[in-house]
Amino acid sequence: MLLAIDIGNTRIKYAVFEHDIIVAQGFFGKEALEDSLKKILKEFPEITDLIVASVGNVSKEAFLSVNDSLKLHFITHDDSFPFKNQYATPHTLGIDRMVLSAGAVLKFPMKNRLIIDSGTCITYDFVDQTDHYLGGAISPGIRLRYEALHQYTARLPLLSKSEPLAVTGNSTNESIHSGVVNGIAFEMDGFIDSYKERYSNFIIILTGGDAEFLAKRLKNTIFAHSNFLLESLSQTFQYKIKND
Ligand SMILES: Nc1ncnc2c1ncn2[C@@H]1O[C@H](COP(=O)(O)OP(=O)(O)O)[C@@H](O)[C@H]1O
Ligand SMILES: CC(C)(COP(=O)(O)O)[C@@H](O)C(=O)NCCC(=O)O
Ligand SMILES: [K+]
Repeated sequence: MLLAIDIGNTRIKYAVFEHDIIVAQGFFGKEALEDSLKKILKEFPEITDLIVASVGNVSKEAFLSVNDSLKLHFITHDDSFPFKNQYATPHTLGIDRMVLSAGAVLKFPMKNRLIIDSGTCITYDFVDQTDHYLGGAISPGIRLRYEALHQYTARLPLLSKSEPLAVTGNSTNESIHSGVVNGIAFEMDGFIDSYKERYSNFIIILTGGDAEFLAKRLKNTIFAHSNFLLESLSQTFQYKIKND
């Protein structure tokens, strides 16, 4: 059994895989890492391998004391990935974006792929059908936008995400919800339309903590694939085993 762990900037997500199937999954905060790991490993003593992708401020050392009999695979830029990296600064590319791209290549061979991950930040990644990773974009995620509006102004309240009632918000709260949520939907549709001008065919994978909330607001019909990063970690693990 494999335990896959995705350490983002907001929270830690995990999934336990038996072959390709997720048999358990959940999330926890950074402060609960040690306790949560112990609990998961106790519940699933069949786990032999641990694969970790971290862009949050949790390093490999946090896992070293976990369990001697467990094989730890902490993904780094030096691992082999199933795409040719065209990023001008490959060593600054987020490990999560690399894992998502690897998952997209392995799961959808010979396609152009756009991967959108709406977490703390929204990331856009494009891998073409010849498996060249071209890059993408980074913008603030939903929570970050709500918090920034509150943090950097005197009069804007801190709201939690909510479906805007209209494009034309008729109160401060509705204007904020429209600006944040409609703003992100317009942004995503704008990126997608821009790729449509350049590529006649590509698949879109929408994932991350806000994927389901956003998918239904897009003009383009896209299904949220919420576990895509965790599934990509399992695929990356199998790819590593074959290629190491
Ligand atoms: N239980 C939750 N805790 C925190 N964020 C959540 C939760 N459920 C949904 N979200 C949303 O998910 C987003 C974070 O997504 P996630 O993919 O977990 O981020 P990251 O990978 O950057 O840690 C937040 O913007 C928030 O709106
Ligand atoms: C852009 C990110 C902060 C996204 O992190 P997340 O929203 O998943 O927590 C992360 O991928 C990262 O730190 N990237 C490094 C810069 C880059 O990818 O070019
Ligand atoms: K992200």
